[in-house]
Amino acid sequence: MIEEGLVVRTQSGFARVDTPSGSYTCRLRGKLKQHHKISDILSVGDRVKITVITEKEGRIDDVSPRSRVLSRLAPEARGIHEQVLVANPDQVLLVFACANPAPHLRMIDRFLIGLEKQEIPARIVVNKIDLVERKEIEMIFQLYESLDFPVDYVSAATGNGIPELRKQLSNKLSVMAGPSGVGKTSLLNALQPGLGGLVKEVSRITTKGMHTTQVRELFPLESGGWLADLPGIRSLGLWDIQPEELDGYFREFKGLVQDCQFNDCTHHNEPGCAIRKAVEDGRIHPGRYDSYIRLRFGEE
Ligand SMILES: Nc1nc2c(ncn2[C@@H]2O[C@H](COP(=O)(O)OP(=O)(O)OP(=O)(O)O)[C@@H](O)[C@H]2O)c(=O)[nH]1
Ligand SMILES: [Zn+2]
Repeated sequence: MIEEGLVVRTQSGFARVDTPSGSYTCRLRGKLKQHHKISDILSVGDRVKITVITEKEGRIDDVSPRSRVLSRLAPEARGIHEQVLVANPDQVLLVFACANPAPHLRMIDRFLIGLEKQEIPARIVVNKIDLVERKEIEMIFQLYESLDFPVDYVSAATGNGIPELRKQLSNKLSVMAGPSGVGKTSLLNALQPGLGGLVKEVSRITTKGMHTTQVRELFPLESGGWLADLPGIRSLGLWDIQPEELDGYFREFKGLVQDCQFNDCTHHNEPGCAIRKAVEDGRIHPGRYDSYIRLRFGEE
């Protein structure tokens, strides 16, 4: 019997595939494996065709083309390697807190740039809104709303904003990322009781050490859809972005760079720079310009 399904878990050469008729533990068909490492062609989020072998086992015959991938550059023995984390994600939730820890705007920008490059829609989720005046929080984050990034204001502690966020996850494959301590686990539990613990357990296995098993998993949402968690947030910053292409991933720079006097303007010290002029005129936020300069010239 042939079935179509979704890869919901990968672990040491095996994949769990959910299909309308059930869930199967699968290996890749030999022919597919010949040319690649399994991790290069198969990831959670992949749509696959399988042949059902037993009630619990199957064989993956075919992997569908991906709409997009969330990947990162991972150091390996033979050099840097692009590692697919999630195939076909609909969106990435960047979770930050409005206090404890205070939001790190440059980190937000760094993630947004990477996602822009990979053409993955981003949502910014601002947690712990119970700790700060709403006006103060919006002053910081309305910048991102003005750039057309959706921003969700929530409190895992009080439940404020949680039903709205739940709606945004429904029937989508969402990936959650964010620095330590912002309340991801609490947020997942608020969205769906028990979910935080499940996610934490899998990421604990994966980030325990260099040589432990890499487990990737999609967690089903009761409202329909799936959620994946990104372990090792720091390495996610490693995207293959050339300095010259960086300005192309700042949305608000896009329509302006062609007005710079020099074609290869770095928007730093050059005369006739349209970007610096826009910063002076208030059309580009100074914080975003600062992020650009730091990313471009590698200062921390
Ligand atoms: N005031 C307030 N505190 C919160 C909220 N959400 C989480 N916290 C607290 O923030 C701390 C961190 O929450 P966690 O859910 O463990 O955060 P995490 O992002 O999973 O953290 P890591 O395990 O370090 O990745 C805990 O003390 C939570 O009680 C919130 O909405 N408001
Ligand atoms: Zn310029």
